[in-house]
Amino acid sequence: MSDALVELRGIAKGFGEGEARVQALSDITLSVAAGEVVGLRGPSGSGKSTLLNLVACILEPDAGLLRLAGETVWEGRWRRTDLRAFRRERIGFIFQFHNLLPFLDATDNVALAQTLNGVPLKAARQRARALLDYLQVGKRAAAMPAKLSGGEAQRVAIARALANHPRIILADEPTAALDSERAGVVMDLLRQVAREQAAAVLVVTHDEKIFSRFDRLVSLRDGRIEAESRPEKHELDVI
Ligand SMILES: Nc1ncnc2c1ncn2[C@@H]1O[C@H](COP(=O)(O)OP(=O)(O)OP(=O)(O)O)[C@@H](O)[C@H]1O
Repeated sequence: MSDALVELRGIAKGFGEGEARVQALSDITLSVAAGEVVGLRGPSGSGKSTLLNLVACILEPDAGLLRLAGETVWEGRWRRTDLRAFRRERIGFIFQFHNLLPFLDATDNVALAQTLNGVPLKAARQRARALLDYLQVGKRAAAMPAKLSGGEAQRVAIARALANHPRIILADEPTAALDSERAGVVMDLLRQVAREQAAAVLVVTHDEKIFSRFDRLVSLRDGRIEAESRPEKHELDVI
């Protein structure tokens, strides 16, 4: 038995028909284990977002096998019918720009993710505050998104992604809008989350200044995995 939380075997995905057809991904085999933080890099158009959206069950593969948290989710067809609930319970998503709702404070942005999942508001707010503390942004619990700095907002967005205890965390360019120091803090928090929550974290990034923070870096080119590397770890990595 593999301990992979994310497992893709021979995954392919194309868009369009006939001459307009684009083969976005071909024969992708990749796994991410509990506790692991994997970076996905590659030139524009190499298939990074498509891959992330397949793992998020937002796009449907054309071929291959997709297993998430030990369950076969797609093989020839969707094996789960309740994809929206599955996504809400198992997957946390972090975007390039925090995408917080502007009319809710930090606490309620994190609480809302839980109330949508059936958690009563009081308990949801309690967990939201604990998560904001955990992400070192507890002091800003009552702040509206417009009053948060970029780094603070991204930490609130991570808290929101963790709200429903997902084992799989997907992030699309989470540090692109941050300076080096804040990007380092966000990456260290993602690593902490991976270790402490035994989560699999998959991050799409162009951001060379954070490459050394990954356990593994997977390079895509023209929809295929071109290379995989293990960046050297620097205990006192100052970026
Ligand atoms: N919905 C779609 N319809 C048609 N073609 C698409 C669609 N989504 C992606 N593609 C194509 O699939 C290929 C891979 O795109 P994708 O967005 O996954 O690349 P990417 O590596 O994430 O690029 P970027 O770094 O610019 O975000 C590209 O050729 C793109 O034009």
